Amino acid sequence: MENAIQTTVLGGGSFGTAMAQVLAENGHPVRLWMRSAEQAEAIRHTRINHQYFPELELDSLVEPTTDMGGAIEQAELVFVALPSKVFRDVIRNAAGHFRDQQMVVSLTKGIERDGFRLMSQVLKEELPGTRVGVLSGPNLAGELVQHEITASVIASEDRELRERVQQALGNAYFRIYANLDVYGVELGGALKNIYAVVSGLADARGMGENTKSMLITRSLAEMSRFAVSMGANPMTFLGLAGVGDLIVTCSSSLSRNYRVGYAVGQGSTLDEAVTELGQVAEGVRTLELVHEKAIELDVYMPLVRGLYQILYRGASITDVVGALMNATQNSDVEFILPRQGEGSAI
Ligand SMILES: NC(=O)c1ccc[n+]([C@@H]2O[C@H](COP(=O)([O-])OP(=O)(O)OC[C@H]3O[C@@H](n4cnc5c(N)ncnc54)[C@H](O)[C@@H]3O)[C@@H](O)[C@H]2O)c1
Ligand SMILES: O=P(O)(O)OC[C@H](O)CO
Repeated sequence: MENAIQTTVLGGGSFGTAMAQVLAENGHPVRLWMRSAEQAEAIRHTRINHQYFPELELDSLVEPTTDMGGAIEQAELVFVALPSKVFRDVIRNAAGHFRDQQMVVSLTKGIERDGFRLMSQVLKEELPGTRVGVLSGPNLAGELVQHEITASVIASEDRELRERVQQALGNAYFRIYANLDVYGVELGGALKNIYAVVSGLADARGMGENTKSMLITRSLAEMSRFAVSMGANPMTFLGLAGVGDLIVTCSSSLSRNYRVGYAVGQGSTLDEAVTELGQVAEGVRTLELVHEKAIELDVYMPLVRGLYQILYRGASITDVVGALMNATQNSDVEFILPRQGEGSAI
């Protein structure tokens, strides 16, 4: 195709495969890098990634590979779809293959344990000289590959990168908006996973529609309040990468975070729920990190605290819900009012 962009996706899991398919359907050659030679070989022969999308025939422009050096060196645009837990190690091992000014976009919605870093910060540290962006929005992989109409946000300080990503990914079912708030877009994507676990848990206990509305609304307030305390722009949380992604992840059983919450709500232990899932649910780890950070910064996060008590301290769901509904702290104001001389708080 004229104007085809050479692309690479690092990570052959659910989202890496879905994004590779979108790029290929748009006419761009994609090298889909994965660590398992067996999996790459199977995909090459069957055109199917059996582990993640047994019903999806991959476009002929998707080339599965285990040759990371070749995949990176030939690409104009590199997307990274790896769990946050392994993100830095994989990128560090591959660093020698990247070139100056190459465009690298994180698709990962998580936080690094050491130093509470987001993935764009990891990319900037490990790959100095490259141009970095993050893509985030209401993008369940299972719906994307079905061409269900949706949108996402590419955030980067680099205008050419934003435009290239819009060209590469945009199509009749996927609209890509640009944003300059890299930190806010990325933080929104990571935080909403926590509330998806809460929502799944509540659904398993038979929550009503009023309850769901309350939960999502208070989740948005809580994550925005945390983001403001971290220096992010609260307006970003009213967009696709904030409330947009929060709504879908809290509402759909296609969300892995929601599914972990649902399983715990039905009586599984956290370990059982995560093992049964067999894919990454970033919210489980993010919860621990945000819980710790909220204490350090003295940010009021009752939902994070309640979920942490249930998942990591063995508290009963009934007791936590009772405590949340009877809490006196801030219970008389919907919005936490800024103190004299401070910026807005939600
Ligand atoms: N699935 C979605 O709908 C979706 C949508 C948007 C963003 N994301 C984000 O994308 C990221 C990846 O999610 P996913 O859905 O692809 O997860 P997944 O669990 O489906 O796949 C993760 C992939 O990473 C691979 N992997 C794990 N450790 C590795 C290592 N050390 N080296 C190389 N490969 C390794 C696994 O083999 C697997 O193929 C997450 O941060 C997630 O939040 C997912
Ligand atoms: O399946 P989850 O819970 O990781 O969510 C997937 C995406 O982040 C939804 O936008």
